[in-house]
This record gives sequence, structure tokens and C-alpha cells, in this order.
Amino acid sequence: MRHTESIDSTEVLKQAVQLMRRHGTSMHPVHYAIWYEYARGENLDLRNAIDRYLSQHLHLDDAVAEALHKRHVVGSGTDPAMLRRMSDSVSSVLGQIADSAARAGDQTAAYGSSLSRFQDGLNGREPLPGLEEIVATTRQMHSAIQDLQRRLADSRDEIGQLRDELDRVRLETLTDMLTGLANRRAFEQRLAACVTLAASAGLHSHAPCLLMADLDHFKRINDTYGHGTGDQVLCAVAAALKAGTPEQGLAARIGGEEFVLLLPAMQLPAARMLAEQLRHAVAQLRVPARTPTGGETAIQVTLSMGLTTLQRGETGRQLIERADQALYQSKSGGRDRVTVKAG
Ligand SMILES: Nc1nc2c(ncn2[C@@H]2O[C@H](COP(=O)(O)OP(=O)(O)OP(=O)(O)O)[C@@H](O)[C@H]2O)c(=O)[nH]1
Repeated sequence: MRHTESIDSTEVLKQAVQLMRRHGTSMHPVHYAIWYEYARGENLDLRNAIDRYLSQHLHLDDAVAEALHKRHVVGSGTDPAMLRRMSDSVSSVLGQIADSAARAGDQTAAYGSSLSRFQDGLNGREPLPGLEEIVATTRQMHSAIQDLQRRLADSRDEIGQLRDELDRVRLETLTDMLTGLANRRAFEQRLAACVTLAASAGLHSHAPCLLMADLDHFKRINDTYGHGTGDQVLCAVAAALKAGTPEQGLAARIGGEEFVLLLPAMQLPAARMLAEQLRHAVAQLRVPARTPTGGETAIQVTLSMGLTTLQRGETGRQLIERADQALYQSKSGGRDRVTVKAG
């Protein structure tokens, strides 16, 4: 399965590179991403947008490519795993070229050596007609292949950078840039995977719990200490949530001051205990800040939380809605508390 996928994506990548050459685009990773999507043919909005540009004979420069990428790749729900497959394909195609060049170099070198030995073995006798020319051509071939190998080796760094860049783009699509937690997209992907697993593997052992958490009166912090300090508070809370999330769980920031914890295969009583621990850990935080009059202070925050667990036959959306209702109850009940809604 993985093998077939990699062959398919290699083919798509080759088509993408041909398209990039034909339209004279730069070899920037973002161009790879949009032309790869174009060649794959499944992202119709992107295809139509690019076709519109081409039909008007407009050049797809880096700025246009960035805009198309943002709108139709990052913002379209495109599977970020696609970027991983593309990056693997780049390496695989270049690896194949390097292997072929190395084999051709070895064979030519071996052929050249046999010819030289044969030439040496003539010991001053009359050389065979054309032999010297064949030896010279073989040497030229060998040196051309060595040159190619050198250039491939030189570009290895660039390939590494390209891979890093693609990985960075892929990570960016799944990461909340302020706190470093997973973002909403990453959360939705994991949730979908958890719901599918629970449906296929028998609910009770695999049902995930969902904990939704929202900072209390966060606007006041922004209003009193400024947005920068508000950001520091968000980062401190994110770090506390991450530190308390079990290895198989996922902590994500899905909105301004809204976080979720997805807890696969966890029973509700254990999840409730964890929620209370996290609520306590956040309440213990002290974020240093300057008061409006220039003094020093330490900001304290609290979290309201809603906790629930997946019921048989439910969708991820239904799970989120129930967690949200539980969170709302925590807010309206006075904040700084966990409300559990079993089903
Ligand atoms: N510093 C900072 N503030 C943000 C960010 N995203 C959203 N906010 C702020 O979060 C605040 C949310 O305010 P509200 O929705 O009124 O909620 P609240 O003040 O926490 O009140 P309750 O939720 O009812 O307890 C607003 O002031 C937003 O500007 C961010 O990335 N950084």
C-alpha cells in the first residue's frame, strides 16, 4: 500500500516538475506544493484558479504561488500528509538519479580500466584502429559522469533544505504558531481518526474523552496588561496543559483562549481526575507582568472546562457540541470548574 502510494506520488511529482518547467516557475517549495496538487487533480478549486491564471497568460510568480497555496492548499483542508508524500517523492526521485549516476560511473570506470589494461598489454605494438579514440571517449564519459555525481552531491544540501522547508510548511499547517500546541486542523484530524477507530474497533475500549477548556475573563487580562502579556498567559497555560496531557493524548489550541484535550481510550472518571489536576495546575500559574503604573505583578488565571465521552454511533461534531455545552454550564455556573456530561 505504502509502496503503491509512493510510486503514484512519484509520478505526480514528475508531472508537477514538467508543469513547473513548462510555465517557467521557480523551484520554490510552495510551487512544488501547488503544482503537485494541480497534477494530482483532486483539488478542483486550485486547478480552476491556476487555469484562470494560465488562460490570461499571467505569470505565476512566488507571490501569486504563496497566495494560491494559502487559499487553496493550507486553507482548503488539504491533507497535510500530502506534503509529506511530496517531500518523500522529491527525495525518492533524486535518490534514483543519484543511484543511476553512481552505477553508470562505476560501469564506465570499469570499462575504461579494462580498455587501459588492454591498451597497456599491447606493449608498444601497433594499436588496434580506433582504440585510442574509444579510450579517450570513455575517459570523457567517465569524467562527465563524475561531474554529474559531484553536482548531485552539491545539491544534496539544497535537497535537504527543500525537505526541511516542506516539513516546516507541513508542521505549520498543524501547529498553533503562538503556543506551539496542535491547532484546530490537527485536532479535527485526530478526532476523526479516533471516531473511526472507536466505530471499527468496538466502542468501549477505544472511546475517546474530549475536554474543552476556556480561560476565564481573559479579555480583562488583555485590557489591563496588553495583548503581549495576554499572549504570555496563553503560552503558560498551553505549556501546563501540554505537560499534563498523557502521551497518547493531544492538547490543541482551537481558538483565541479556547483549548481542547483529546484523550483516546480513557474512561470518564480518569479523564475527570485529569481535568481537575489541570484546572488546579493552571490556577497555580503565576505569570509575571507589569501593571499599568509600571509596578510588578503576577497574573493568575482560571479555566472553565467541559468534559464528555464519545457515545455509540456519534460523530465527532456531536462530541464537540456536548463538550461545548458542558463548558457553557461551567461558565454560567460560576467558572473555574469542570462540568461532566456523560451522554
Ligand atoms: N492576547 C491574545 N488575546 C486573544 C487572542 N485571541 C483572542 N484573544 C482575546 O481573547 C478575549 C476573549 O474574550 P471573551 O470571549 O469576551 O471571553 P473572556 O473575557 O475570557 O470571558 P469568559 O470566556 O466569559 O470568561 C478577547 O479579548 C480576544 O481579543 C490571542 O491570540 N492573544
